[in-house]
Amino acid sequence: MKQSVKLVAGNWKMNGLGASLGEAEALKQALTEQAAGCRVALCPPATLIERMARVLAGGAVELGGQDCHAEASGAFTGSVSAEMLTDAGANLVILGHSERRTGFGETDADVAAKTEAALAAGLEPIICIGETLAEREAGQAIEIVSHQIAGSLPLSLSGKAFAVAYEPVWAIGTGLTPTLEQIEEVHAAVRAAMVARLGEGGRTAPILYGGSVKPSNAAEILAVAEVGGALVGGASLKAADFLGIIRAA
Ligand SMILES: O=C(CO)COP(=O)(O)O
Repeated sequence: MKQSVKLVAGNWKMNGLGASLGEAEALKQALTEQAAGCRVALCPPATLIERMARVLAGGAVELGGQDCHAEASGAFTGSVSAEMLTDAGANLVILGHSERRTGFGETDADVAAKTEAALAAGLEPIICIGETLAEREAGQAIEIVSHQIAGSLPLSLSGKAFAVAYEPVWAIGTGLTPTLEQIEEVHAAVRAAMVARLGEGGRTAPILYGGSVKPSNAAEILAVAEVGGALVGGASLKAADFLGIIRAA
């Protein structure tokens, strides 16, 4: 199927201080001199969003959060709401990353509730799914991601702008990636699960691939059927590396 414009998003995770704004500025500058053929976003720690919004103003780079609370406000010490991300200048938010599912016990139901909150705040959610190594070795990858899609995507997503990111847990930060055939197989299954869940509303949202994407493997991964972009961790921290991936898209 012919895909629409791809989305390449950088997830800085818990990396980056004020000094890193220079990387955002370099990215903006490079994409001003030579436009990207894809959408480009950076998802820094929440503390940097507002400053980064100022740095990126007037350019082509979009901004996202890495998580939000399911409630709009209240007594939730340490949390950030979707509306706060919008207020700070974000238009996207990553939800259900495996590091939050594993480290913070987030369930599919939590991710669905956060997605509702993101939509209510006008954010475009990037909903992450993916199997562990044990699940892949047990031949359960397709079953796991299909189940995660059914549980993590609220029906209200239909007709809204959103993305899904397939990130095999064992490929994150390890330098390992699935074969292109494995990526194609899972992305096809994810698409089928999205359509089963949302009907026509599940047919067009991009399915990003994430997990050890680098300038050297980006072109072949991004050429796989149903790969609608990339969610990039480590290689998004340096503008030069991230640009290598953007150019491949
Ligand atoms: O978790 C990821 C992006 O959300 C992927 O991280 P790496 O690109 O560092 O493997």
